[in-house]
Amino acid sequence: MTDSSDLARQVRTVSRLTGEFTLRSGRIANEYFDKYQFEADPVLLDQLAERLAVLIPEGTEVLAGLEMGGIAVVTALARHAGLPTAFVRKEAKKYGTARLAEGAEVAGRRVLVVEDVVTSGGQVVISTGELRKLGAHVDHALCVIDRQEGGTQALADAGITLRALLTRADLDAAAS
Ligand SMILES: O=P(O)(O)OC[C@H]1O[C@H](OP(=O)(O)OP(=O)(O)O)[C@H](O)[C@@H]1O
Ligand SMILES: O=C(O)c1cc(=O)[nH]c(=O)[nH]1
Repeated sequence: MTDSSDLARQVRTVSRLTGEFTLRSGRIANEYFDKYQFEADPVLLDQLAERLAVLIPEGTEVLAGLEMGGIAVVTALARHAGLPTAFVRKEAKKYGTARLAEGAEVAGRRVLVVEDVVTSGGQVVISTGELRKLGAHVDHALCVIDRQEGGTQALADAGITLRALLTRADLDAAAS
């Protein structure tokens, strides 16, 4: 299994951008991790998935990846975990099956929310609320990068424990 400091270095190298970025939360940041760069590299994505699989809480029945960046992560992760997968839209489709959560059934099951990057935690909290309305039992979320900007606390306030493969501190340390 790839060493975690080596993974942090690779993720930082391929995905870290500097400049001025508006984040999903509306915050302005001068550093951005373009998750699509580590998701577009199949070898790196598989190495990340292998390490994420170790962090899956016991008793998890379904992995639920969040649109859009969380979909590639959850698909790679499911190959290591051997668990069914749901693909969670930001909005339910207005036609066809009109589902918000595609794929595996979430109602009545212990669902782990899978995300690429957590900043404020807002998207995970919103999607968890929607999954719970569908009958899912959600008490954990798993992400590749926790930017350590309040996400853990926001999730805790919503009854979700966040597990992160890499923190902002890990990525900063990988620079030296
Ligand atoms: O913790 P938060 O403050 O909510 O921010 C993190 C969210 O923002 C990004 O999504 P984005 O809206 O860029 O969506 P995408 O995955 O569809 O590209 C990221 O993938 C998380 O979903
Ligand atoms: O908060 C965000 O929107 C965000 C931050 C980041 O570093 N990367 C990303 O894809 N989204």
